Amino acid sequence: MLKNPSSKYQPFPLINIPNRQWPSRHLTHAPIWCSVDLRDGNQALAVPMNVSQKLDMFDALVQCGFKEIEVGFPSASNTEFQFNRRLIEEKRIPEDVTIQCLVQAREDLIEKTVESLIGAKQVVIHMYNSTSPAQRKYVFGKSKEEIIAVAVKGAQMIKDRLHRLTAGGTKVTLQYSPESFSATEVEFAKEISEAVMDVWQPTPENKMILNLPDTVEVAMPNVYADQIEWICTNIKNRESLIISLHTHNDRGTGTAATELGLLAGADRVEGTLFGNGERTGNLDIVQVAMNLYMHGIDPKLDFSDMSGLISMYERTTGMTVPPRQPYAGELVFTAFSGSHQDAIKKGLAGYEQHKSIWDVPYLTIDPEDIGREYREVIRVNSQSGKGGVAYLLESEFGIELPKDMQREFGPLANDIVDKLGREVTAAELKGMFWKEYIERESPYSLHHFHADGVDGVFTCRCSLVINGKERGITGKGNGPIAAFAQALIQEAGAPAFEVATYREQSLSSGTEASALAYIQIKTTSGKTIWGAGVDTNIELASIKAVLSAVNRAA
Ligand SMILES: CC(=O)SCCNC(=O)CCNC(=O)[C@H](O)C(C)(C)COP(=O)(O)OP(=O)(O)OC[C@H]1O[C@@H](n2cnc3c(N)ncnc32)[C@H](O)[C@@H]1OP(=O)(O)O
Ligand SMILES: CC(C)C(=O)C(=O)O
Ligand SMILES: [Mg+2]
Repeated sequence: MLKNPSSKYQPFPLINIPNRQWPSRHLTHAPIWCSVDLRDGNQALAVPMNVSQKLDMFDALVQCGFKEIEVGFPSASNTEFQFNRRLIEEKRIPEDVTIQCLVQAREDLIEKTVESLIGAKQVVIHMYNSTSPAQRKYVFGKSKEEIIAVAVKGAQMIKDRLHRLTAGGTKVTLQYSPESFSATEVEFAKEISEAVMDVWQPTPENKMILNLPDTVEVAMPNVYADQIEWICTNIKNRESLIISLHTHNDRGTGTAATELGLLAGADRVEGTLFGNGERTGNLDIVQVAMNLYMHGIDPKLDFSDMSGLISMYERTTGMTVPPRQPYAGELVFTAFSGSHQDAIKKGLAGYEQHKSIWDVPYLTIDPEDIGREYREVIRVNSQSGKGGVAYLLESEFGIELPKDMQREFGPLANDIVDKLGREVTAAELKGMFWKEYIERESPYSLHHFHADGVDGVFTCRCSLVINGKERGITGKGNGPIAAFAQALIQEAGAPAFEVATYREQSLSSGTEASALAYIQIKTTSGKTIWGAGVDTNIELASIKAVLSAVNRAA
């Protein structure tokens, strides 16, 4: 049993904002995106990516439309340093893409970082130092003033080396992160950020990025939004800053914190594909971008080949995308349960007709938009209903069961699937349908059938095998089906029945076209039973359907 937590943990203090604005705003456009897959995502892997894996991912990120990519921590290792050199020397960075590198406020590391970036067209140098009370106390053993001094000294060390890059024509943007911002007193976060601004002297024409990380989620997302709004409102020279969000997911609310942070006034978002990153991960950028998309806002990122992106991600990171990951997971567009399948089937049919605003129940977006197929939407197990069964038979094999026949076959299929205790494929469902209707040959099976009509009166002659013995029978009626029904009842001993419903459809399989006929018969006791028959000849298909129903009734 969990112990009473009240003596060990405490709630996070609220931020005092008397007139907060973010709750009544809404999002209208995409933020500036920065992928940190190759740095924050990479540093969280048991086996960090090698250079060729990083190149593979870099190309994919560019393909998605990222214009800012944090490519690494070049002072951390030779691999990280060499990755920058390959990107730059092999001219792999598109003209409109800026690479970003992270560094601590330490001279040797800054030196190495600058060296790794020589020759690039445009870069962001991202310096951080941690500011929260716990970090100040345990990690650095420093007072607030001393922590500010670390940041200021680091900012100056970077400034002093800028000419090494700018002399070669590199455009440099500077970024500062008071790491652990969300656990830091807002007043102190403002003070240290302004101290860095004093060194870097940003202007509206030459802005710096102030990244405000939710390094470890410590509070609810509304608190993070308050922190962001507080900084946006109170920091000096706001117009010279690009306010950036960098959330993690420790409390499972990275996406919510980012969205509320954007409402609170931020301009930019850092995150990773599918949320790879330290501990529970970084913000999943796919989620925030697709959340904008589902509200009709162009996210300015292209996730139209989600499966391709997942393969790249799994290949380069060794991680997997969980099946219920929003938008990307294998099961997010899948319905097993009957009522959902029924609603989706009807919703898709309705959408096909109006083709305007997406309003299909249970599907947040059209799976086709991200390259997913409708065939994965409806899958059948014991929780499924007739709608799902009918959808699969129709979408995979073109078998359009009459609505009333769905009511009969649905429960029969459900019973078999329940006994199997697993999901079944469309082919298995077709097999069940064939066994139940098409392949019914007992007690009657048809050997030969012929019908002629004179003046609207049809005479049929056929041979049946009845309980193993061949027998010829004849009958008359106003059509071949009626004539056959009479022959069955009067000469073959079938119980009296009448044909209640008849439907036919063509069915193509491969090059061979055939007909599928559905017949519903009604017995004298009022019971209705369906039968189905397949043949290249439509008349024979309907005769077989009658026999299928009579056999099922027997
Ligand atoms: C929230 C984040 O994701 S921050 C990014 C974290 N990413 C990484 O750490 C991945 C790459 N890091 C590395 O490869 C290594 O840690 C290096 C190369 C940066 C540094 O390596 P080392 O100096 O050997 O070791 P280490 O990381 O333990 O250094 C800790 C020292 O740096 C200090 N330090 C930590 N962060 C900072 C900072 N941002 N600015 C200045 N000093 C810092 C610590 O106080 C500590 O000082 P101490 O030795 O006086 O106690
Ligand atoms: C270095 C910073 C931005 C970081 O990754 C974090 O605080 O989570
Ligand atoms: Mg981080």
